[in-house]
Amino acid sequence: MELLDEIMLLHKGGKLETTLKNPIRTKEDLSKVYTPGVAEVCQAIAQDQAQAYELTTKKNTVAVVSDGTAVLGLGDIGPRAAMPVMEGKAALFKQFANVDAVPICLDTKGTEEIIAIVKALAPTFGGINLEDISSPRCFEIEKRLRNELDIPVFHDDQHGTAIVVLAGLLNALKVCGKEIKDVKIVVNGIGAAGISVSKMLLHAGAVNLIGVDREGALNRQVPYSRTHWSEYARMTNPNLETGQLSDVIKGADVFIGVSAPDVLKLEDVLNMAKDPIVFAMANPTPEIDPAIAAPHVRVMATGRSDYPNQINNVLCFPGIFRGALDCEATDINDEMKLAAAKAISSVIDPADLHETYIIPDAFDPRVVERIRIAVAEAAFTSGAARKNLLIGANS
Ligand SMILES: NC(=O)c1ccc[n+]([C@@H]2O[C@H](COP(=O)([O-])OP(=O)(O)OC[C@H]3O[C@@H](n4cnc5c(N)ncnc54)[C@H](O)[C@@H]3O)[C@@H](O)[C@H]2O)c1
Ligand SMILES: O=C(O)C[C@H](O)C(=O)O
Ligand SMILES: [Mg+2]
Repeated sequence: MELLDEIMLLHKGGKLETTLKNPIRTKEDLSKVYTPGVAEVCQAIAQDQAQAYELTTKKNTVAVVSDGTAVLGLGDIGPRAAMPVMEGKAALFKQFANVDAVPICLDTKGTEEIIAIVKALAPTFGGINLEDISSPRCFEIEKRLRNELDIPVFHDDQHGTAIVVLAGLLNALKVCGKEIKDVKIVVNGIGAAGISVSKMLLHAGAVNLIGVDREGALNRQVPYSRTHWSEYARMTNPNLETGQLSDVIKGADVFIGVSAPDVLKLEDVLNMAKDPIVFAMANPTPEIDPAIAAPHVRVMATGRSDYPNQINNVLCFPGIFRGALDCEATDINDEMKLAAAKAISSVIDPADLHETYIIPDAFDPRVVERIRIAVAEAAFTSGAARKNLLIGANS
């Protein structure tokens, strides 16, 4: 009860406010930061649009945009109720990477309307972080915005999650002495996070990966009305396994949950291969209580900060946008995402790797800096950077 009161108190009036870089104390100050002085600045930008990066907050500001339809694992709770999470994301952007972020919750679920609104907002921002927008609409929204805007658009629940999962899994496999190409991986919850996580793991060399949603294992022999599931089934489940989670989990080396609370049973864990790895990442309540699973697995991770091994996209989004903003990137592409994953896993010295230390702490200052450098470098070599961060020259 006391903790709940404390949490509510921390949210009174919201978690953010605007502060000024320069005080406005006199009429002279006023004439410089506002009219008439500001008009010169506006005209400089009107003549050269690139000056917006130098003379406005665009350079360091990201929009955190949600429609409130897949908020954590709470589901479609609407734009007002989504706001504390979006404010929280903005707070984390500032705390960890000194990125200024504006939470924006939209009162529409229309794909076209969301695309149009974000496009219209884009001139203000150096990047767009889409958050907690449910699948499948999130795929079309992100794809169209990436194509149609000249600033990075990144759906955090898809790619931030995938990047952190890959980073954690590479290290967890090292702890267990297993290789990604040999292991059986079950991904539960084939929504925004599940699809992106699966694609990233396949890209990193996974072969035997099976996706499970409410109706059971996805299998290419079944026709799905959701086209993204048909596409997913074609890429996965090479042995055409069928049945529910409790069937396909048998013999699995890795369980990755991005679905709903308490869907993985202790019996399922006991049926996994030797030295199992369980990433139960549904928020705020994981797929299995870590207190129940941990004694029976080799590596246990959740999305929460109150257990060891927090596999949460907070390890990625601040650093990836820091890198993208610093090189004035036009996109966050696959090369940048892979670079971010490797940067996160590299923070842990192989000698320090341990069952309860497969992923760095969000507070480890090396995380953002390593991601920033790796991402800016990958942006430059892949042609997505307007500026070469490393030598400060224009590309
Ligand atoms: N730890 C992290 O960093 C992180 C990041 C992203 C998402 N998540 C969590 O993952 C979950 C999904 O998020 P999302 O953005 O992909 O949402 P989403 O709505 O796009 O997808 C959720 C999917 O899970 C499926 N699902 C629901 N209940 C299920 C069940 N009992 N068994 C199997 N599948 C089930 C749904 O049908 C849907 O396909 C949420 O709990 C979210 O908090 C965690
Ligand atoms: O918000 C988080 O803690 C992670 C993730 O973005 C989620 O939706 O659960
Ligand atoms: Mg989210």
